[in-house]
Amino acid sequence: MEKYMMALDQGTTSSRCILFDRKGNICSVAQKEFEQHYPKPGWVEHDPMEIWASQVSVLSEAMNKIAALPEQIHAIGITNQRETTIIWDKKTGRPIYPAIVWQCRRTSERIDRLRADGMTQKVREKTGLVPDAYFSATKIEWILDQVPGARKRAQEGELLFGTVDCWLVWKLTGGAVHATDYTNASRTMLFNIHTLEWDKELLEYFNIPQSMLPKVLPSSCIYGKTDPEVTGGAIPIAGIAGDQQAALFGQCCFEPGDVKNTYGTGCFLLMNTGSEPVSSDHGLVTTIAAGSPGEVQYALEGSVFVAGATIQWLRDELWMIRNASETESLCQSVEDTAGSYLVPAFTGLGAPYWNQYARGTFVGLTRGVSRAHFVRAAVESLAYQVHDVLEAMEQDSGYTIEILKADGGASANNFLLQFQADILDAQVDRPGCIETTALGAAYLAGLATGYWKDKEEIRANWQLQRSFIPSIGETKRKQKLKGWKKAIRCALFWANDEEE
Ligand SMILES: Nc1ncnc2c1ncn2[C@@H]1O[C@H](COP(=O)(O)OP(=O)(O)O)[C@@H](O)[C@H]1O
Ligand SMILES: O=P(O)(O)OC[C@H](O)CO
Repeated sequence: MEKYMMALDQGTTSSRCILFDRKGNICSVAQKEFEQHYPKPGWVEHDPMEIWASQVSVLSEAMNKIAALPEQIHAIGITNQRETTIIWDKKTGRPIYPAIVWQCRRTSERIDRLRADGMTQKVREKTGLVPDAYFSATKIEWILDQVPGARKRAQEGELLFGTVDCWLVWKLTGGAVHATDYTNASRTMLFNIHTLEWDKELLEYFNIPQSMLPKVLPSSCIYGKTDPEVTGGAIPIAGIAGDQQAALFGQCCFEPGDVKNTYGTGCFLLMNTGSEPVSSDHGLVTTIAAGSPGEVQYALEGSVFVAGATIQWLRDELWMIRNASETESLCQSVEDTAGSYLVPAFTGLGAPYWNQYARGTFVGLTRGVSRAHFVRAAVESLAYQVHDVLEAMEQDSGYTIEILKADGGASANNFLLQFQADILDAQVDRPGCIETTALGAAYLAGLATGYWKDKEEIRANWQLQRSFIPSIGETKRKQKLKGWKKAIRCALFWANDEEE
C-alpha cells in the first residue's frame, strides 16, 4: 500500500494540503483561499475558525482526490504563516479575538515606546529580531490589554496563546497538545534564541504570563497524534516549521551560505548560517532555522512585507489584470517602465529599512506611462526589494551570493526571475517543485518518522527546472537601482507627521 507524507501549509491567503511521495513528487493537492479582514487602515485580521475549517477541508479534499486512507498517511508536517497571533479559551477552544496577522500595524506606536524605553538592544541580543509590530509580542500584549478581562483570565491559566501552527496542532489533537517549534517561537520576540527558552525578562516587560505559552520543541519530532474524529484515524504530527524556514529546508539549503528567496504574499530571503547565530548590522534578523532531529541551526533573514500582494492589489483593487499570471506577458510587452517606480510599502517597509511609517508610492509618472508600464513597475518592485535585502545579507554574512534559489507562487513568473537575475547580477535557479514550503514541512516530518533516512536522501530529490542568467550591463543595472533608491526615499516616513 502506497504511503504518503502530508504537508499542511497554512499561508497568509490560503490553506493548502499536499501529499508527497518518497521522491518528493506531488501526488495530490488541495487549496482554499480564506477571507482577509481589514477593520481599520493598517490593521489585518483572520478568523481562526475559518483558518481551521479551511485547513480541515483541504486535508479531506487532498486525500479524497486520490482515495488515500488515513493509514496511508505516514505522518503530517505543518508549516504556517508566522507571527500571526491567536489567543483562545483552554476549556471551550474558542478564540477570544480574531487572529492578528503578521502584516498588522496596530502596535506600531507600542514599538516606538519600546525603543524609548531603551529596550531595542536587549530585544536584538536575546531574540535576534529588530523590534517591530510584525512580531507576536506586542500583538499578544494588545489582546490582553484590549479584550475585557483577558489579562486576568490569562493569569489564572484560562487562556492559551499560539501561532498558527500551534493553533492547528491544538485543534488536530482535540486539545491534547499545546506546542510549537523553535522556528515559530523565534518569531514571537519573546523567545531567547541562545538558551532556547521563553525569556522571563521580556515576558515581564510585556506583562505576558508564561502559563499561556506553548511548549517549544525541535522542528523535526513527534508532537502527538491527530484525533481520529478529525482525520478518520490517528496520524502522527511529526514536523512543524514556520513557512520560510520550511522553504529553506525544502530547498535543501543545509549548508552555511545556502540562500533561498520565497516569492509569496511577501518575499523572504533566508541564508543558512550553520550552528552559530550571526547578528546583523544591516537590518536583517537572526532566526532559528529548521534542523533535522537533534540539531539547531540558525539563519539570517530579510523580510519584505509586500510582494505578491502587490499583484493581488493590481487584480482586486485596481482591476488592471484578471489574474496574476497575466502580468508576465504584460511586462514583456514593454521595453521598460518608462522611468516609473512603484514602492509597495502598504504596511511600512521591512528589511533592510524597518520603517513602520513608510507608505506606498508611485513615482516618475509621465503621460506616456501605460497599464503595462504600471504592471511592470509593480512586478519589478518585488525584484528591487529582494535586491536590497540580498545586498544587506552579503554585507552581514561575508558571503558573495552567486546563486539564489527561488520558490513561492510568484516565482512561476519568468519575467520576474529574469529581471531578478539582471538586477542582482547573480544566477537565479527555480526548482522543479516550487511548493518547497510544503515539501520542507513534509521532509521534517518524514525525517522524524523514518520515511526519509537522512538529508542526503532528500537532497537527491532536488531538481533544477530553469536557471536565469544575468543579461544586462553594469551601467544599466546601476541606473535602474539609482531610480529605485530615489523612489524608496519618497516612501519613507510618509505616515509619520512628526518626521520631515
Ligand atoms: N505568475 C505570477 N506572477 C506574479 N505573481 C504571482 C504569479 N502567480 C502568483 N503570484 C502571486 O504570488 C502570491 C501567491 O503565492 P503563494 O506562495 O501561494 O503565497 P502565500 O503562501 O503567501 O499565500 C500571490 O500574492 C500572487 O499574487
Ligand atoms: O504566508 P506567507 O507565505 O506570505 O508567509 C508569511 C510569513 O511567514 C510572514 O512572516
